[in-house]
Amino acid sequence: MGKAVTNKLFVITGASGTGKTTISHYLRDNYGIQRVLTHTTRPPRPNEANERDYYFETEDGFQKNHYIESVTYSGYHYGSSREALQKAWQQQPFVSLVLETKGAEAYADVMLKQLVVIYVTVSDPQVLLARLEKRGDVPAEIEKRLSSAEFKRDLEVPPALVNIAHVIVNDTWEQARAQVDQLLKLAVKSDLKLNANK
Ligand SMILES: Nc1nc2c(ncn2[C@@H]2O[C@H](COP(=O)(O)OP(=O)(O)O)[C@@H](O)[C@H]2O)c(=O)[nH]1
Ligand SMILES: Nc1ncnc2c1ncn2[C@@H]1O[C@H](COP(=O)(O)OP(=O)(O)O)[C@@H](O)[C@H]1O
Repeated sequence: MGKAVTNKLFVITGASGTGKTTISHYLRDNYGIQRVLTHTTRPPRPNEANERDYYFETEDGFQKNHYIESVTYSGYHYGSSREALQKAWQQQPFVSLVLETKGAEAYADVMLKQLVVIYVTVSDPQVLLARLEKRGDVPAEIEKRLSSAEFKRDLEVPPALVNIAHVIVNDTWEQARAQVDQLLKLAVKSDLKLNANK
């Protein structure tokens, strides 16, 4: 007899404003899948709180943690720690992590079997500006973000994830939610299968 359920990590990736955080909230509220918090040196947005949305760090504080992977995105550092993931898995078997695409690739390298990778996109990237404005991001930060090389790169599924990622098109929330529900049905089914012989 093994554990009742295999630990799974839902990695949600894609460009800024496509709806990664919205999907992570949906997984939390409808499936009880909590998001593993990551660390960043980016200043909090008006509606964000420390230890709820991120661990907001100074440059020095950021360097003190131990990361599975860390990146620079639009001028700020971001990193996800092994401790946070292990702690989350101790509390529940299914957890999520919101990452830019380099981070998602790094996780695919080290724990592919435990991953469900969700790549979020929109048919027309022009809508992202309005979404970031509506979210309340500071205009100068939006400008910096949309012109960053990382943002442009993340508008396409990275080649390394093409055969791994489940693509969710979030043109409307209704459409995105239906795709997420379908994916969750499959993930739970395959998990039951994985555990059938334990
Ligand atoms: N690789 C990696 N990416 C992260 C981490 N934490 C957040 N990110 C990603 O960094 C990017 C910038 O995040 P953020 O400033 O919150 O902007 P957002 O994309 O507009 O929500 C997003 O793609 C996040 O998913 C992390 O620990 N590692
Ligand atoms: N289908 C949608 N239609 C309109 N606005 C959306 C949709 N999905 C998400 N949003 C909004 O767009 C903004 C960016 O979404 P968010 O989940 O924060 O993106 P990300 O985490 O990928 O940067 C938020 O204000 C969110 O409420």
